[in-house]
Order: sequence, then structure tokens, then C-alpha cells
Amino acid sequence: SSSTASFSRTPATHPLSPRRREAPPREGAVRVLPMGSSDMASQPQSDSVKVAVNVRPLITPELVLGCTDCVTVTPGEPQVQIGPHVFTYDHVYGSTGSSSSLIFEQCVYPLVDSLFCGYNTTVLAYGQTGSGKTYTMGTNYSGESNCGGIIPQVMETIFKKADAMKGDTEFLIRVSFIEIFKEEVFDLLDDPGSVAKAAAPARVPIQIRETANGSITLAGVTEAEVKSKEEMALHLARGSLSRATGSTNMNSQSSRSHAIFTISIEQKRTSSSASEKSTSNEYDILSSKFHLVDLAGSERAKRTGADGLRLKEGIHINRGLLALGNVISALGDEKKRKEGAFVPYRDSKLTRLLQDSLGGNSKTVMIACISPADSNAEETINTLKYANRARNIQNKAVINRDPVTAEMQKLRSQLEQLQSELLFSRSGSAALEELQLLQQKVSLLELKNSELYCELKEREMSCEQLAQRAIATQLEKDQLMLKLESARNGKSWDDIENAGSEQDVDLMKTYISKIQQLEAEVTRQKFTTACRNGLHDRLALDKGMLLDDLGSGCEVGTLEVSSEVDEEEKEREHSSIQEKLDMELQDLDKRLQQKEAEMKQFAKSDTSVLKQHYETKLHEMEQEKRAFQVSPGLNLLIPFPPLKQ
Ligand SMILES: Nc1ncnc2c1ncn2[C@@H]1O[C@H](COP(=O)(O)OP(=O)(O)OP(=O)(O)O)[C@@H](O)[C@H]1O
Repeated sequence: SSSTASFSRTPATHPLSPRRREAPPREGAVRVLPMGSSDMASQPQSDSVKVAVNVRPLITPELVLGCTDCVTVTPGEPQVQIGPHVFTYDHVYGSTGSSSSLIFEQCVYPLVDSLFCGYNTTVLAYGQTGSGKTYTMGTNYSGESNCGGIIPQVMETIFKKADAMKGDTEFLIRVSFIEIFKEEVFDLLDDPGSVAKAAAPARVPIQIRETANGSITLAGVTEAEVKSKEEMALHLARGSLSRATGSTNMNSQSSRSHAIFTISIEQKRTSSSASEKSTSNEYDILSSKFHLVDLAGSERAKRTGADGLRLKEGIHINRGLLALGNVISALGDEKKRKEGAFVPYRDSKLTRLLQDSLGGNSKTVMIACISPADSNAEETINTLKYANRARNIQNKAVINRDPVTAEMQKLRSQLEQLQSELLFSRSGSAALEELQLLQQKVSLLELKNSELYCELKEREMSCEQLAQRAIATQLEKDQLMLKLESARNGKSWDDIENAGSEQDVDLMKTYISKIQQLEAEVTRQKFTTACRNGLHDRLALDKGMLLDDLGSGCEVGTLEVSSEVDEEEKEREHSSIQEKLDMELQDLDKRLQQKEAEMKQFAKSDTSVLKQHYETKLHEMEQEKRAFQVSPGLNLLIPFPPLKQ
């Protein structure tokens, strides 16, 4: 499919931050971008261009010519020495340095990782003709066997990662393949069909366009969607075949153009779990590109033996590489950069297309390919100088979010905010309604409470009335019982009916006076009995003593005198007893008066009860009196002299 491919993006300007080095990636590790992290997207990561040098071995033509190895790699150091020149890089491979097979793992894998995080990435192979750029990049990969080049390994890793992430991420992977040949951009994937190359119509160059926001686009370039590594490799192989190559003295199949193989990845993150959905931006869309650049080799016309067509090509190649060198110089020179020196991106199509890869929105690795042959020493030193300068280029990579998606996300977050606000306002009005309902409920309850209080008071009053009525009824019942008792006792109904409370009181008085009389009589009898018993004993004693005296022969005259004395003593004793009895009687009188007073008080309240009480008392006292009368002590009565008046 043909479309207008965005080739670069203008980075957001950001103050340069300290140089960061990424930790080496783990094999097969998938670093998942924190979704919804707008901070990461808006803050560019300042990254210097990484530079690696790959020293190829001496090749057959060089050995045939008797060339010697003039490049020395410092063991264990990323340092290259050629003659008096010593250069230090991020990595050095080949020769006595690290194995070239480590280029991908150490330099390129981190870029693939960044690609999946939404960053644009670039690998740029630079060097003189025949230095091994195409070999290192693997641009001419046919798919038949693993040549160990960078592009095939990138393709393989991309699909491995995509497979690992497909559970929660949708991928759209596309490739484009262009070449810049004689300062024109051609689409290497623009399939001419089965038409023979010679018979094919002249290729139409692609126009470079720059959008308002500074993005460089290629109008109408083929962006082929690919679903597999093999599919991608097919496009690479087909494009490589279309690439302009030619034989020179330096390289039997020298690339006469700068080739850029671009892998575009669009990732749509869809969280599978609901919990993730609530916290992450589940529909984040990231768009990133991996530019794999295989430059045409710098060459000297004299050495390459180019003439005619090849010479013209070489001039164009050198013009583009010169512009690239100038861009690298402008960006790599710290003084010029600080002064804000002009960067001549527009001097060539190559530099225009690589604008973001060098000093822009990309993470870039430059691989300087060099020949160790002493015959190439001059070009090698030039390459190493450029490469060394490129290390100073500072890029500002940002995560590329699809603008439409970004807008959608913005709208979605706005929608969520509005929904939450609406929910809040709704819940606020609901709370008000609830409050009003509660207030109504409270009023109703208060009303009901007061009603119940009134009812309770009424009940209390009626209870009191009932209690009074119960008392009255009880009284009435008592009166009726009394009347019934009276009727039983033979009273006429009229008497019973006319019997009032005054009559009751009179009756009480009668009872009381009778009780008083009886009590007085009982007391008197008690004392009388006691006195009689005492006197009887005394008289018996005295009589016995007198008989004893007579029996002992006493005279009669003496007996008469003593009889008079006894009479006087008895008189005195009797008087004292009489006094005691009088006192006791007085005491009893007092008690009876008290009882009478109490009776009067009682008579005012409940005569029936009193009546009963005194009737019982009267009955008891009569029984007591009878008991005294039949007492055996009284049957032993001895004639008692009359009391002294
Ligand atoms: N690391 C290497 N080991 C063995 N042979 C190599 C290596 N690198 C390159 N060669 C050989 O060197 C020759 C030139 O390599 P290549 O075509 O990749 O160079 P180039 O830089 O792409 O040249 P040009 O700029 O002319 O296209 C090829 O025959 C290639 O097989």
C-alpha cells in the first residue's frame, strides 16, 4: 500500500538532561511501557548518538594486493589506534576487539526495546566503499540463511517481542524501503511486477515533504504491512534487488545509493484485566519507526576507477556524504551547538531524511565500518574522525503517540472527569433528597411521639380514676358486707339502712366502754387473786409459828398481846397493796383514754373494720373473764377480812 509515510517527527524542545546509559537488555525481555504515562511522552530523553566501530578482516582482494593490517584495537577497551591516531568509541568490534556477532546484542537490541516503548530508533552504517556496511547491516539479506546481519536479527527480534506481547497489545507492522540515488528518493518496494528491469518504465522519484510541525514525509511511499519475519524479509530482499548497485575497483557489488529500510510499528495496548483498565490507558496507541540505514560508501574516483556513469554517481554519493559530514560536524561540535550554529540538514536529501536520526527524535547508533588495510588508512582515519565527532551528537527522543489517539485520550479523560463530576453532583442532589426525607421522617416521629405522650397521660388519669373507683367499690362492698352481717344478726332492714356513721361511732363507744369495764374487772380480779394467794400463805405461816410457841408452854397473856400486833401489821400490808392496785387502775384508765381517742380517729375512716376489731377484742376479753371465774385458785377462797375503808 502506498501512503504518505511520516519519516521523522519534530521533538518537543526540552533542556538537555544528563547523559543516560541504558542497562544491557536481557535476552527475550519485553519492557512494557508504563501506559498512560504522559510524562514520559512529553519529556524527551536526552541521548547521545552511540558509536560503534566494526573492523572487518582483510578481504581477498586486499590480501592479493599485499595490504597489511594497520588498525590496532586496544584489548579490553573500545579504542582504535591507527598510526598515531587513537580514537575511543562506545564499542569496537572485529580485529582484536569484541566479536562482531555481539553488535546486535550490545548496540541494536536496546534500540528494538526502545522501539517497542514508542521511540524512533536508527542504526546508521557509515564507511568507505567496501568497508562492510552492507555486510554488517545485512541489507542484502535474501532470507535463505542467517547472514548474521543487523536487519535480519532486528526482524526476528521484533516478531518475537510482538508475539510475546500480543496478549494485551495489537500490532500493525509495516515496512518501507527507499534509496537515495543521485539525490533522488526512490521507493524500492514499488513493485514493477514481472516486467524486466530493462523494460521497466523509468522510476518516479518520491517527493520529500515537510509538514507544518516539521515532520518530514515521503509522499506516496509504499508501506507494506507485514505479519511475519519471513514476509518482512521478502520485502527486504525484493527491495535489495531493486537497489542500484554497480561494480567498482573497490567493490564488485558496490552500493551506489543510500538505502533506508524502515520498520514502522503501531501498538495498540489493550489491557486484559479490568483492574488494569481502571488504572491504565487501555487504548494507548504508540507509533515508532526503526530506520536501518545502509549508506553508500565514500569513495575516491581515482581509487574506485569510476568514470562516466559511476563517476557521476560517486559525485552524488560524496555530495550526500559531505552534507552528512557537515551535519555531524555541526551537531558534534559542542561549541557550535552551544552557539546554536545552523545545522545544514537541507543540503541533501540524505540529511533531510536523517534529520531526526541525528540530533532529533531518535535513539541512534552509528556503526562506523572500516577496512584494516593499510591501503585504506586515509579513508579509515576520516571515517574514524567523523564517527568520533558523531559521539557528541545529542538526540532528544520522545515516545510517539498517535496524534488522533492522543486527542482521543484527552477527550476520554475529559469525559471521565465530566462523568465523575456528574456523578458527584448527582450524588450531591441525592444526598439533599435523602436529607429532606430524613427531616420529614423526624417530624413525623416527633408528632407521633407527642401523640403517644398524650395518650399515656390519658391512660395514667384513667388508671387513677379506676383506682379510686376500686377503693370506692371496696368500701361499698365492705358496707354491704356489714349490712349483710347485720341482717344475719337479725337487724331489720330499716335499721340497717338508717344506720349511719354516727350510730357506728356510738356503737364503737359502747364497745370501748364495755371493753374498759371488762379490762378493769379482769385486772382487779388478777390482783385480788394474787393478793389473796399471798395473804393465805402468810397467814398459814403465822398460824404454824403460833402453834409451835404454844407447844413450848408460853403464857396466855403474852398470846393476846401478840395477836393485836399482828392485826396492825396486816392492816399496813393491806393498805400498801391497795395503793398499788389504785396506781395500776389509774394507769389502765390512761391507756383506755388513749384507746378511746384512737377509736374516734379510726371511726372517722372505716367503722366496719373497727367494729370487727373491737367485737373480736370484746369476745376475747369475755372469754378471759370466764376463764378467771372458773380458775381453781378462786375455789380455795379463805374468808378474807374486809378491806379497811
Ligand atoms: N566482517 C566481514 N567479514 C568478512 N567479509 C566481509 C566483512 N565485511 C565485509 N566483508 C566483505 O567485504 C566486501 C565488501 O563488503 P560490503 O559490500 O558490505 O561493503 P560496503 O561498505 O557495503 O561497500 P559499498 O559501499 O561499496 O556498498 C564484501 O565482499 C563482503 O563480503
